[in-house]
Amino acid sequence: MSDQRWIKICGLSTPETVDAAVDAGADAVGFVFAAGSPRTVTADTAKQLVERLPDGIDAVGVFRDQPIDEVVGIASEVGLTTLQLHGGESASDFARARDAGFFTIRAVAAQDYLGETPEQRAASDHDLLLLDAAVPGSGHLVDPATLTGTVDEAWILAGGLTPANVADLVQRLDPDGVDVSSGVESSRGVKDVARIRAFVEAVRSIP
Ligand SMILES: O=C(O)c1ccccc1N[C@@H]1O[C@H](COP(=O)(O)O)[C@@H](O)[C@H]1O
Repeated sequence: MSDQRWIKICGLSTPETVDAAVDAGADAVGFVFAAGSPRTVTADTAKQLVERLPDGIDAVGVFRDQPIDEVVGIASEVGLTTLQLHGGESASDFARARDAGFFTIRAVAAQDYLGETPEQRAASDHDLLLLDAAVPGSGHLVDPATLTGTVDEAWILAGGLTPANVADLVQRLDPDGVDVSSGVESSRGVKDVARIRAFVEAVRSIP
């Protein structure tokens, strides 16, 4: 991760929106493989989109409760660099993903994370933590008051971020990065190029 805050635009499914995210200055783009999302893409589609990415842009796959061997297989086929795991993945699942050469993000609802003991937190063998609302991809905001001063590892803020609220939340919570999906859409599951640009600009304008 660079000195700048890491920005991920998630739930992309078209060449135009991938290009817009990269051109705007995002560090990472996300492709949803979790079932039941309006943003789910096939491995074939994601592979074509990953092939457009310049060097240095993280290609993140978003998975939830899929067998880790299946996740690693899809990730290898598509050319992903990073696995964002949203389910009840175990420490050994994270270790398997890391051993296969992937950077790993443990995505967890903030309210669940706050209820964990230090031992439970330490048991997970991830590279980066992502704190999200209770329902990922829902556009719901995490209550910022619950997060103030509670995270002592590198972490990403997600859940309900928009071009209008991201600068204020980042300044209050000081995460190492941000992740957005619903907040850069014109309707559920449909990304909006102008909103993608506005989101990246809002983060980059933070002193
Ligand atoms: O985007 C989805 O549909 C999704 C489905 C299953 C797991 C994670 C999903 N997205 C993640 O949700 C947050 C952002 O949500 P939002 O900005 O509130 O819409 C982010 O971590 C996405 O990667």
